[in-house]
Amino acid sequence: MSIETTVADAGDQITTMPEQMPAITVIGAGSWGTALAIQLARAGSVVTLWGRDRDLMSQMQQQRLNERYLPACSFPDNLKVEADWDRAVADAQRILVSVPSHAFRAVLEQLASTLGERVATLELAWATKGFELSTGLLPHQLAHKLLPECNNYAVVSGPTFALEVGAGLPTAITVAGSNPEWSMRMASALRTKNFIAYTSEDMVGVEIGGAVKNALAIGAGLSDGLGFGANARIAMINRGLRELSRLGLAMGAEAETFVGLAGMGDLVLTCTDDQSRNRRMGLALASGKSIDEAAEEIGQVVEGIGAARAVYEQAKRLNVRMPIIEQIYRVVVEGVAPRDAVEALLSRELGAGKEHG
Ligand SMILES: NC(=O)C1=CN([C@@H]2O[C@H](COP(=O)(O)OP(=O)(O)OC[C@H]3O[C@@H](n4cnc5c(N)ncnc54)[C@H](OP(=O)(O)O)[C@@H]3O)[C@@H](O)[C@H]2O)C=CC1
Ligand SMILES: O=C(CO)COP(=O)(O)O
Repeated sequence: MSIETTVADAGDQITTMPEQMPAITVIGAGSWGTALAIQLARAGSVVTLWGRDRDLMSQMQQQRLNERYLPACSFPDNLKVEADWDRAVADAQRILVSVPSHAFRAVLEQLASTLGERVATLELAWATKGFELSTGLLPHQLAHKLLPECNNYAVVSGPTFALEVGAGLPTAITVAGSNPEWSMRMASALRTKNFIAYTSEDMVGVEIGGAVKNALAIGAGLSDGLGFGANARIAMINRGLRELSRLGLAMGAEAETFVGLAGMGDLVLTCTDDQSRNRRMGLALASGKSIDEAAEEIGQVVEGIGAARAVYEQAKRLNVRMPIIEQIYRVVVEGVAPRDAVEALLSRELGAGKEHG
């Protein structure tokens, strides 16, 4: 049974200043790592934001904002910018990793090598959404494999666009972990008047929600880009949720997670708003652009391309029926024309059978 305990009942009612939180290092200075670092600093932590691009980090330090990834959001004074890995990590007790899924393994390996025995007491969280392509592992499975001595893992996920979090707009998020105390501490570290953090113990469900919705958002972009309309979009979202839940249940997730923030919440957000890079990838493909052209135009990570392949392969391995994912896979991996794939999906694949089968 997962606990989705509210840490802040109603963000708007919290009026006291947050108490000083322990220091935390955020690894990955893209749009989401930067927004999370700003949010943690706002909530009272002393934050070190590490990024691998020394020039960008030095520019960030001078300007006190991330012009490349999140230009509209300035840094609170208690957010420190750091380009030196050892200085950022060597003494850190709490680390939040926010790099794309293709970089997650490398970062964990580097952490293991830098921290050595200190891994046992590390409090580790991540905000990465996606499967590792080569192995099909979810982030928490990789963490268990690469940092087995660490007892404090948590994934931070949910419907959260970086730009809105950076701007301080109201947001709700889920922190899922196998150690409820660490999840609660991580949730508290994020909490402010406008930022609600819930906890859950269902890491599998929360991570599957975050990974699969990225691929489905490409599908929603394809359908909208081809002009199929609002009815088709919601059919895709609703049946997509069914597919996501089927895969999740087959992998041991809890059903209720899929109607929560990291399930339906993130899926609807990403499929319906053009802030989503995955949705924009679908729109661009529908307009005739190639994946490379669209990726260059978007200029940030589009996790759904890899996720379409990883989810398709995982579904095959587990014998889970995922017709929407299959058509998205056909477009982004096999190069099938978007119109052929979406028409096949809407007329044939989703065209018959029991709704709740
Ligand atoms: N943006 C959002 O609104 C949200 C994103 N997420 C998830 O957060 C994760 C990160 O995405 P996001 O920040 O948006 O992506 P961006 O494309 O905005 O930034 C990616 C960042 O990761 C860095 N990076 C890439 N490879 C490595 C590596 N090997 N080692 C260290 N740093 C690396 C990039 O550095 P460089 O600039 O040098 O390439 C860049 O700073 C993704 O899994 C995404 O799905 C989750 C919720 C919301
Ligand atoms: O994960 C996200 C929102 O929750 C960001 O979505 P995109 O990666 O599609 O921009």
